[in-house]
Amino acid sequence: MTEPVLDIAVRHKLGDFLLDASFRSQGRLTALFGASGSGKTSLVNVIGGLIRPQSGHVRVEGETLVDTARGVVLPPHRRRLGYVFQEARLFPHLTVRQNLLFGHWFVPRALRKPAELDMVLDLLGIGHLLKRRPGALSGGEKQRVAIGRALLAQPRLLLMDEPLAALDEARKAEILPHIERLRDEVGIPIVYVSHALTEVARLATTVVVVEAGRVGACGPTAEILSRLDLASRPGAPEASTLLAAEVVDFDEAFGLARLATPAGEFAIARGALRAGQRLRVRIMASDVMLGLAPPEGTSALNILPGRIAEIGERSGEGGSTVHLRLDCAGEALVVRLTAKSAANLALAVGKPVYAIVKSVSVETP
Ligand SMILES: Nc1ncnc2c1ncn2[C@@H]1O[C@H](COP(=O)(O)OP(=O)(O)OP(=O)(O)O)[C@@H](O)[C@H]1O
Repeated sequence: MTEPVLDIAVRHKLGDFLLDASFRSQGRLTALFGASGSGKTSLVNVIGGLIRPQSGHVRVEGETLVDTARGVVLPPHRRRLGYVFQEARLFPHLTVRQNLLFGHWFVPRALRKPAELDMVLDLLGIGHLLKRRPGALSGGEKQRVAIGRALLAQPRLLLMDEPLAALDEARKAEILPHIERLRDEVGIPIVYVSHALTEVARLATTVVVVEAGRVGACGPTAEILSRLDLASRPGAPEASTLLAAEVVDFDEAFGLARLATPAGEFAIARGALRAGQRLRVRIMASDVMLGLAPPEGTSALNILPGRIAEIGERSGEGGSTVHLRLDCAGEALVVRLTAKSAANLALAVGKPVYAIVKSVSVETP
């Protein structure tokens, strides 16, 4: 059996706060998701070595960084970890090239790979910035240089703590494809802290939900986002369906792309998509309507036949809402309705229904 990418079980008291977290992740990008103060940064600090846990272990791809039972606690500089924080923290007096190579100097000479710099420049699209100093870079460019610097230290794991939180939407959009390439093309696993669900939905392969110092749930992203039992818990992600999609064609006249997904086809109003492109789409549970028959004479373009697979507990104020999971062509689609609507339609497990999704509600995170 292959070792998990991350194997963590730690207990540590910080004042009144108890971090008591354990999870294993097989993911290339493991997102730590949770409310402010839930313990995400504390967990990153335990992995990074800034917090020495009172008990527990931290293993990365089978390598032990911490095992208190065996008296093993590697100091931070021996852990070979790369860090990217909310602010880029570049050296202002050094050029981009010097900032990038700063990390490289700490790699033992025998392990340095000469082609690494070219790979990093290409991956992050920063080759044209080498001579500039950080003062002449945009926030997004600074952050890409910070990622490059961390990568050039050839870490065994990259820790990214809210790396996009300080950027505006345009800069975030510019940097996200680079993080996707990093996830898919470089063999370095990533721990990514975020409380932004769109980032998690787009980037994560595994999600760890952190709740008051504990791990509330851990699993593949689509599974965690669609779990009905999590949907009503405070601090847990709002229920949504995440689907792998491929663009079939693009209707120029109406600016509509047709997407094939395992749950069925969707038309979405999104420019700049080209046939063959692969992407993730997300549909919030509250953006889906249900009908007992295929509706006629509506504006909705996306109507998917399915069956009720699971009905969750009632939640919301006074138990006014209910989450349901449909089976659409073998794929799960989560829906949030008022309890009254569910009762009016006499919804029960196994009942055939039609899910209606407005094109403008299909998100491409
Ligand atoms: N040194 C400390 N002494 C006492 N309490 C601490 C200490 N460090 C952190 N805490 C508490 O531990 C809890 C978790 O903090 P942490 O920064 O890990 O949360 P977080 O999920 O990263 O939050 P945010 O998203 O706001 O950054 C908080 O309640 C915080 O006040």
